[in-house]
Amino acid sequence: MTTQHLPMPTLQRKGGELHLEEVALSAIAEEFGTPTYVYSLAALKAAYGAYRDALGGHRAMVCYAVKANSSLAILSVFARLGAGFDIVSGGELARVLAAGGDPARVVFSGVGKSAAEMRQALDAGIRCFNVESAAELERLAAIAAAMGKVAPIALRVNPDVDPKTHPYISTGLRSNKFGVAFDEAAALYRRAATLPSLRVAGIGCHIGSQLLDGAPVVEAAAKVLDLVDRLAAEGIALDHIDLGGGLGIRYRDEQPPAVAAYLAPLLALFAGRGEELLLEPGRSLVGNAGLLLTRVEYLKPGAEKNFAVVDAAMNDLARPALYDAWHEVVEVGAGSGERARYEVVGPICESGDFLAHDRALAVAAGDLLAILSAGAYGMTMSSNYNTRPRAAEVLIDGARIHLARARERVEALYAGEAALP
Ligand SMILES: Cc1ncc(COP(=O)(O)O)c(C=O)c1O
Ligand SMILES: N[C@@H](CCCC[NH3+])C(=O)O
Repeated sequence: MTTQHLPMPTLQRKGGELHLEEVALSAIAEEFGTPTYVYSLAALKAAYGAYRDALGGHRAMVCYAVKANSSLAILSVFARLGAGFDIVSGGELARVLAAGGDPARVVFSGVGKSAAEMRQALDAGIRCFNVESAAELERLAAIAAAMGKVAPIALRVNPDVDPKTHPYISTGLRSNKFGVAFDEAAALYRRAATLPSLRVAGIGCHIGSQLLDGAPVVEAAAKVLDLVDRLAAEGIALDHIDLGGGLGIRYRDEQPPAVAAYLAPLLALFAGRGEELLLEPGRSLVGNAGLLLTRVEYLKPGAEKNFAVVDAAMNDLARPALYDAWHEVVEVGAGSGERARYEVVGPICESGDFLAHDRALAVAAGDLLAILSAGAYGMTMSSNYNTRPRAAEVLIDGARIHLARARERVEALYAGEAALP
């Protein structure tokens, strides 16, 4: 049996078999096949509860970052818990609404909002547009004016602090494409305040993802609060301050701060202030609530490396190929065969198609493996590469299994397309 750590709070081994909450993962594979994403309702609730508890009586809203996982089942869980949502596209807005989310609790981030997306969001009546450039501000003002509406806005400022994370997921440096340059924000607020189709509502920042140290966020928040005070002195009063998402999770041996410890210095900065605090966590709400269940198709011993070829691939979980990210891989059963070191790879025709390198596993063909901590940026970054159907998704609630998304049918892979007549 494996001795690996299980970073997921509701995953446990019972009688040699891996269970998420009360459900044996083998039963899920039996019923729904593999590869399948499996999520735990209890873990989702606990992660959201940690934010709510830490925020206590503060005037605050947790806007779940939909990009981390946009499964309707998960969105509906957060909607029922009273969460807001941070979206980055019209597609995400449509999914939030389809899941019963409240548009008045939606903030819209992103550097490239299209005119159509702005109209869609204005029609829905979202809480705020997080505007990322002067050009976007002008476009939004013109569209809102043409629709006879007033668009609530926050400027997403770029505080130029180093979040000390993977360069692909760092967003708050001057060299990144995100946000309005800090020095230009005040002038842009002045401009926004003159436009009758805009209502200046707040300010936002988001410095990066998988942050394991809260200090850069505190540094960014202090800069933002200073700007807020300078704007107030000019008569531009803001009602909310959005500090984005970014809190990291444990994949392997990382030690991210607990939510309460991460938020404590931020809440201290807010002491005695009236603005509402908005947060946009993604990964820390869903990452360790989900795993990817896969089956070993073949073992392929080699001269230099042994390969375990599984039925999940980089199209299902891109993070290892894209960021060289580590996800724990564990046997679902008690383990069979000789323990050996394996490259865990998928069927895709690319050498970059790996899920894990050099892992000690006791497996035989036909065995199930669980790729852990895959609830965030797993399914949402999946693709149909190699014309592979997308994985199924199930949500576990105690002993109950809810099919959140059926495995994509092969016919869906060409529906809506036309060959030449
Ligand atoms: C604007 C914005 N908000 C929130 C998030 C969510 O980040 P995380 O999943 O790291 O909490 C992101 C992604 O990093 C983002 O770009
Ligand atoms: N996709 C990244 C996170 C990106 C955060 C988006 N702002 C990951 O899987 O770690």
